[in-house]
Amino acid sequence: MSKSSVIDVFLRVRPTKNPSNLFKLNKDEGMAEFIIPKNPDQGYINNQIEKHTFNFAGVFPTDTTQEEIFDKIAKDVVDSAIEGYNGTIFAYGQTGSGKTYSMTGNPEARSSAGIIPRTLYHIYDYARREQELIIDVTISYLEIYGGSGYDLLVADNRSRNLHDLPKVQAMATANGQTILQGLSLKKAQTEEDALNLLFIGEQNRVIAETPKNDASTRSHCIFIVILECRKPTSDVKTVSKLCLVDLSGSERIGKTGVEGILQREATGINLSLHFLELVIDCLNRQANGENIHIPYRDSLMTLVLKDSLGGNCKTRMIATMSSEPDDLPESICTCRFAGRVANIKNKVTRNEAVDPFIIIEKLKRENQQLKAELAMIKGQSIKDHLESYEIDECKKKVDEFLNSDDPAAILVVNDHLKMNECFFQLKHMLKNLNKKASSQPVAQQPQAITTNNNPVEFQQLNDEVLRLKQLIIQRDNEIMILLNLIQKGKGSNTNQSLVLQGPISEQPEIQQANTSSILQPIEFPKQAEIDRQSQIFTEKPAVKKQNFMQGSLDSEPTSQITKTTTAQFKELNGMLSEPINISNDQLLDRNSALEMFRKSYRKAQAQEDLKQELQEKMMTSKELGLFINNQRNIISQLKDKIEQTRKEQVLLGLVSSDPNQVSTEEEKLIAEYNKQKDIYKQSFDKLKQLKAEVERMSTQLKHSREKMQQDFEKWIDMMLKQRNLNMAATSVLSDFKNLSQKGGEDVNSMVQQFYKNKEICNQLLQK
Ligand SMILES: Nc1ncnc2c1ncn2[C@@H]1O[C@H](COP(=O)(O)OP(=O)(O)OP(=O)(O)O)[C@@H](O)[C@H]1O
Repeated sequence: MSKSSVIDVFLRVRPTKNPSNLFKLNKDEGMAEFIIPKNPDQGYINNQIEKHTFNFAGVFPTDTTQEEIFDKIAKDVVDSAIEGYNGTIFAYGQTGSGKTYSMTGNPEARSSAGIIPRTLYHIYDYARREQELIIDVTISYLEIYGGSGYDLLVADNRSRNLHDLPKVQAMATANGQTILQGLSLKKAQTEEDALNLLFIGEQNRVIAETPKNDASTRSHCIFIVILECRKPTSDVKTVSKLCLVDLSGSERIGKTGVEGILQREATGINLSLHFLELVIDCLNRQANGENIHIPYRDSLMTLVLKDSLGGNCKTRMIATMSSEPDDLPESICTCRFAGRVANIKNKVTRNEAVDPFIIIEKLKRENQQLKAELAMIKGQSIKDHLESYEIDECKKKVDEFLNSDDPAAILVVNDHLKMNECFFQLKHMLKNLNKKASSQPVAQQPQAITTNNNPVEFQQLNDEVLRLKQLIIQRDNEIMILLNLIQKGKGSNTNQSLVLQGPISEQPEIQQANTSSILQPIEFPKQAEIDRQSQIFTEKPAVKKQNFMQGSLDSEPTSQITKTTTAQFKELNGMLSEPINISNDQLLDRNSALEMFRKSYRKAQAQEDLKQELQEKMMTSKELGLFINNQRNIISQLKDKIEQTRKEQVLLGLVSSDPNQVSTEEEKLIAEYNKQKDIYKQSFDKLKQLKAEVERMSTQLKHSREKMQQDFEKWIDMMLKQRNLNMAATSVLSDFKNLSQKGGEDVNSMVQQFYKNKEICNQLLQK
């Protein structure tokens, strides 16, 4: 049965050095309040204030622990997933507001582990506690960047670029489902396996660079856990999907419309987030009664989250924000978006299915049992001899039977070999008795039951044989039908694909904005020329007196402004090992500009070295992981062998069943077992240490990339200003030239033009 559910939205505020007093959180009422002066020039104490209030399912102040976040937001979604309901938790907020911290945190340190690792601990804890439930866990990890999907669970982490990772594509199946082709599905039998997969994915996220070196900010990551749960005796299993989503930074989307977004592809604007906003807006309008198409197919991101938004899924959103004064406008946008998400309604249904594999197994077992019964009735046997302990059992049964005082006592055995053995024992006893009595004829060994001379009983047995034969044929047919069904299922799904619900068409193509340049190669301002010309101009009082335009050349001489920018330019150039010779076209293509900047960036080599070292450490940890797995197998084999040896030796009477008495052979095995266990423990500790190191280096690499990105932003901003200044200055110079050539003619209009250009220069430089 399905039930309707809204998306619960929570707000988490990250700690900051300088929290604004214009923002308040009311934890008891789940409310966030922003008090923003309409006109800050009039001071904060005036009537011109705007109050923005937002309500949430829960708000979490800066001191909230990761444990509390999991308990209040995620735990019941995970519990529902174990019961068979789909679940999604996604984090949304501006860059640096704590999305990744909330979703992933630091999985190596339990206290700062985020929702994803805690989800894994919780699932395996549950499985350990509830022995009556079999839980199969399968994991996928998808990264979406620039509208394309990439598989993060590739074990070979030598991938240097994001594009080296296997691509994931959404495909429609004949029955209208969506499959994510190329996304690996990895079984995780233990908590350690699952955490290791998270680790591999995280490292691929860090190592594989995006073209603009800004993956953490502009890519979306979806950690998918598929749970198949069933009771050991049941044919029915539940299959649910948990999507744990770390969205890209939201800030740019709030500031631009679609047009702006398409135009600013060069600035790396994230269209997927825009399409997500669009889907949410449409769902809102639908919730208000509008009959509207929901554009899920416009992006891979919305396709993957189709079930989570307006579909069959229990969904939670964590809006993350910072209360730094500069971040408040973005934080308000985040809260507004959260409000729109909270209106969306989902329909949640338990995903139950009959598992054909379980039925086949059950039928096979039943069939075997029937065959055994049939064989017994026919006097045949699958086995041709009894084990010695079975003969002993028969002897014991015959003794019990003969010695029983109960006249209704019967001799019960479950196959004809044992029955024969019992008869044989009886015959043997009888012979002995006869020998003792030395007179009685020897009794015939009883015949197999099929030679019974009673015609009624014989007929009954024949009927039973026929019935069982028919039952076997029927079971065989059922098995064939189910096998065919499975084969068909396999044909429409590749093994390596994740099946989503709902129909789709093809993989959407995201429109790329045209970034070709119409500008000429850049020339830096001819400073001396401008100074000289402006001097000539100010020496002409007659013209100056006319005062055609506002703004004064004397109060803010162009030369001074240009000097300031040149000084900043020099400072930025200090970051570079050599000057960058860049054309206008290259400057306007951010990818090429970043590539050139990276080549000359002083710290790039250190970053490269760090990455190299990180990759090596990761390879070592991968090898160590394989070694540890192997070690685990060796230990478990040794354990089995010790148990087996013990059993054999007790049976052979070489040792007593007293566990304190150990044979030399056992002693050797135990010593080997302890040795292998020590090696395992040492390797495990080493791997833990290595993982912590990898974690630390990853963070360092992430920070150094962020720093490079910031330096690049400053540098390109300065270069673009220089370019614009140069264009404006060139125009001023040509006006001066015209002015001096034409003398008195059209002087007024020329001066007007000059002031106009000068104004543009000032505006540009003040930005
Ligand atoms: N609640 C918090 N408590 C402590 N530290 C936090 C918290 N939230 C964020 N941080 C820290 O702030 C920094 C930025 O956080 P994080 O990387 O999670 O931001 P983000 O929103 O994921 O940014 P991006 O969009 O760039 O990926 C990190 O160093 C993180 O450890």
